[in-house]
Amino acid sequence: MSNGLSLALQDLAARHPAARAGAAPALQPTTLHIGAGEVLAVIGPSGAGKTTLLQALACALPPSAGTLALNGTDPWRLPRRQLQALRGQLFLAPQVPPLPPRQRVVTAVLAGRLPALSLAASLRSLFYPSDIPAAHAALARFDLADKLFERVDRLSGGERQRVGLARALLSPARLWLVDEPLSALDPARSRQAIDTLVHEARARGVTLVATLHQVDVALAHFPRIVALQQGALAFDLPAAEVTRERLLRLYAQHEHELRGDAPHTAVPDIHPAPPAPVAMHCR
Ligand SMILES: Nc1ncnc2c1ncn2[C@@H]1O[C@H](COP(=O)(O)OP(=O)(O)OP(=O)(O)O)[C@@H](O)[C@H]1O
Repeated sequence: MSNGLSLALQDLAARHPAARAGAAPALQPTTLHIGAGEVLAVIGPSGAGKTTLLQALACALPPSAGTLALNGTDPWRLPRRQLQALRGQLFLAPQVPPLPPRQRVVTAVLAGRLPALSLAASLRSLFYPSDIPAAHAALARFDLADKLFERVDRLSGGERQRVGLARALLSPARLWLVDEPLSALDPARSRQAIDTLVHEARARGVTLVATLHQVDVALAHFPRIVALQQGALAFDLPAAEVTRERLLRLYAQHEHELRGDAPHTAVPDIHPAPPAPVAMHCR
């Protein structure tokens, strides 16, 4: 049996508290089921609602309509303390990890464990890193072992991003929600980071949902692809069924994102477009 959390969205919509009054919800009513231990990528052009979906799954943004269930339980109906306990089972890696500037990398990585520690142990670990070998091993998976005792504010953006991901390996969470983990990484580091996340999620039976701008990486590493467009579900398919035509429709008017004009975005082979070799199954 998987250790991961299952997710069920039923007509779930979400809007940001600061959104303009009368604006459409950033996430339109969406129905989606994600099994315990499933590994999937969320793609779609900029502004499509990928981060909003992740925030809704992380119980950071309450539904404006519809329902969310984590392992069959609606988190928003739980008493506050139980909601906090549930959040301890989730690991949300934002695009830019909020790492305190003067902190050492070892402390930042071990902070991934905090939800599993008592308050006293948490405070102790901030001053006396308790399991340096574990932090070293996690960093090594992201090729950062030599930065163990470096200060976080002396790292490059890409190194910081990888420190944020290394935290997941220390975390007790059963659901990893990773928002655009590759935005500051070069192609080789991107592949390594995704390989590590997917491999570790599978080995632990953790559910992994990652938003990705790099469509080629998503298709190569994730068995299931959920695509969003203008806040709504565009398709939800096995990676092998995501054709060029679907991608071109998804990224219509945003072709530069698909072609990789954005920094660090690899170029999926979509132009010129020969007939797709892959079978299409419409839903
Ligand atoms: N904090 C916020 N307050 C108000 N509106 C927001 C906020 N964050 C996002 N939005 C709006 O919600 C919509 C979806 O944004 P979201 O960040 O989820 O898209 P995305 O697909 O993750 O984009 P990107 O790929 O650029 O990160 C956009 O129209 C955006 O302007």
